[in-house]
Amino acid sequence: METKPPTPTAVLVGLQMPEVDDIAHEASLDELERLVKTLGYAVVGRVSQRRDGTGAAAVLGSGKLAELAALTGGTGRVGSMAPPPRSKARERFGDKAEATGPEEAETDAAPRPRFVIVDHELSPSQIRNLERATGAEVLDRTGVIVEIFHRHANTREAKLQVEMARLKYVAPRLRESSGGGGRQQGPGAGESTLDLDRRKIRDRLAELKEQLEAVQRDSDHRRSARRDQLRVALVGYTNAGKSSLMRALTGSQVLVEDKLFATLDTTVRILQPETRPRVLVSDTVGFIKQLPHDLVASFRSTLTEALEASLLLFVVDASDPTYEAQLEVSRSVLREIGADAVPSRLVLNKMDRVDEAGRAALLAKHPDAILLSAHAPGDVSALRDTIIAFFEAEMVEDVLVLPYARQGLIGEIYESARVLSEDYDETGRVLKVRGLPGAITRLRRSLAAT
Ligand SMILES: Nc1nc2c(ncn2[C@@H]2O[C@H](COP(=O)(O)OP(=O)(O)OP(=O)(O)O)[C@@H](O)[C@H]2O)c(=O)[nH]1
Ligand SMILES: [Mg+2]
Repeated sequence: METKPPTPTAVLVGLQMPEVDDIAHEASLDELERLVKTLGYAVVGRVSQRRDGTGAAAVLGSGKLAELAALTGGTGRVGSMAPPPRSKARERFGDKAEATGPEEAETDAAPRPRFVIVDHELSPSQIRNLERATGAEVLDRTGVIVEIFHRHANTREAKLQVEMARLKYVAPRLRESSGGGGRQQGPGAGESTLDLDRRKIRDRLAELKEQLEAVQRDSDHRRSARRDQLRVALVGYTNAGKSSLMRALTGSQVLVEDKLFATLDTTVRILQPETRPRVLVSDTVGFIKQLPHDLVASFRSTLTEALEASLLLFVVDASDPTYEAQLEVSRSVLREIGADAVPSRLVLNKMDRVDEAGRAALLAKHPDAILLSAHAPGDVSALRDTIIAFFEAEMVEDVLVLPYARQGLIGEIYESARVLSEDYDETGRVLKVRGLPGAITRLRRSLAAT
């Protein structure tokens, strides 16, 4: 008979810096808890401490460290050189009354939390110290995010990008594997397993970089074919409702989930009902605070989609009390990739969860924002009108003459512009068109080419 493996459990650790208020601190731990749940772990406790910085050797002060170790069954001391302990004897360490869940204190078999997850980026030595003191496996926020991206990546490009980010995260955190004596026999003797592992990682990174460049040349090609088209990109914090809006606007079946980082790949679909010229809508990867730098870099190409859009819709979960901080995170990531020059509109989503007073406050603060719910068809259709109006304002009118010998281009003209009228004279078809200036320039170029 098959039994399901027990859900791994984790304790969260948060450091509250002087400039962070209680609400923001709790919200950050709530978010970490959602991230950890996305990984499939159950959170059984939280340990928080006010600190002036994140640099302490074992992250927490000695009292708090003992409190944490009592939960996880560690010694609470960093000093021991022993590998992270996981023995039954250690698991009995500490006062049972302090155990997190009541069920833990009751049965002997109840496992101690296997993971300690810290809401900050830690140095490799901090991770090591904390593992020694707690006897648990230690992950930091970055490690959790990298792992989620790793599990959710679907397309070849996303997989390559995530593997690169993951190796870059893992490499400095490698330590001598225990039991092997740290020395490699045979070829490469004299090189420690650690050096060997690091060399392997470097080689693999070089290989990945090459593969990624090939894939990206391909997608650059596809993207340039979409140049001068009417493109709008949905960007914003994870779980804000980008994919829900994408579905509603384009009738497509993109994944919508109440999970952080449900979407890792950019998808492009046509705005429905279709317009002339048609509008392309892109759904993109969500942002999160402290998005690991390597992941930002590796998603640059995915986000190029956003960079090349004519309009960015900044989607925000307006029902989230920390929505402003989330908006700021999204803005700063987009600044980092150079997308802050693209015209944008603020879309305050999930208004169905906001009461009248909240609505008035939001409007007072963001008078230009579009307030809506992705679940309300009327709201979505109004958003569609706003998108169309934006492009209308950008479009210009012009007259193109299509010589009789070049009739093959008619399809391209209809695709990239709206044909207002058609006449015939001795030179050819005379078309009055309306489209984006870039598209009309490109059409003129095609017509001029022989
Ligand atoms: N109440 C309410 N829930 C919404 C609304 N829009 C989206 N949601 C819910 O919010 C959750 C996240 O929605 P998604 O569309 O997957 O969010 P996303 O921005 O694509 O998230 P990532 O892909 O993880 O970055 C889902 O459970 C949606 O059903 C809304 O207007 N109102
Ligand atoms: Mg999504």
